[in-house]
Amino acid sequence: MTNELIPTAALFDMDGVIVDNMAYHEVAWQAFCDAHGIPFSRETYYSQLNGKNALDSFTFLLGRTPSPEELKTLTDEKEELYRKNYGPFLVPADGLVGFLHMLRDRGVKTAVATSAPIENVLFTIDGTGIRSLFDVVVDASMVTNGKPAPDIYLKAAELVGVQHDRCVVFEDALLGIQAGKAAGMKVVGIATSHTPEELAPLTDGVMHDFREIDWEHFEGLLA
Ligand SMILES: O=P(O)(O)OC[C@H]1O[C@@H](O)[C@H](O)[C@@H](O)[C@@H]1O
Repeated sequence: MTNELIPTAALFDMDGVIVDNMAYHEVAWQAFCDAHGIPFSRETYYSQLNGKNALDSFTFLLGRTPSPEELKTLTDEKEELYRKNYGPFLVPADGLVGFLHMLRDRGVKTAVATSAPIENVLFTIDGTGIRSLFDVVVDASMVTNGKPAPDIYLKAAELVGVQHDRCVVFEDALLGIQAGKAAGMKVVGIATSHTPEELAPLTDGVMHDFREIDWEHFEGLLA
């Protein structure tokens, strides 16, 4: 049983968790890289890029660190392409809204912790109409070290006022799972970017979406 007196939190990655959108990011990255003559493959994306913030992503792809101005221009170009493509299909992940209501009814703090830029956070969280279901939203600009560093999950825990060992992270990306684990948190893998078989050895549980979790399951993760 979860001790109701000890604060507890659920920390959600955004892309691939709150929304099932990774195919649209992949297509946007491919188009961006094709236009710029940068080699890109889905294998590289899912193993090395997915979960990285924009600075780390472009540093990886360019093989050098872009200036702040160049980073802004490149990020806008790629993310505008993504938002244009995904906009017509934007919906919360299956079961998410009901799960968030249940957590909040039980007094569990809820936060988003995403490597995405603020424009994508506004697009996703406000576009799906679910901002009021989160106590805190942490975006890439609020920490120095991006995933796989633990910083963003530790920042989310600090802002909701919950100890790291009372937090459950929901993540789809390998680098994000590493970040949650490095923060000393329980991590549930969401099988959007990777198969359940790939995620199982790295996580404390795997599911396809939030229709597969109830209160007993959530409580059990912290037992
Ligand atoms: O931390 P999150 O929410 O998974 O966001 C990371 C994603 O942010 C997006 O902006 C990038 O284009 C993706 O490539 C990246 O995976």
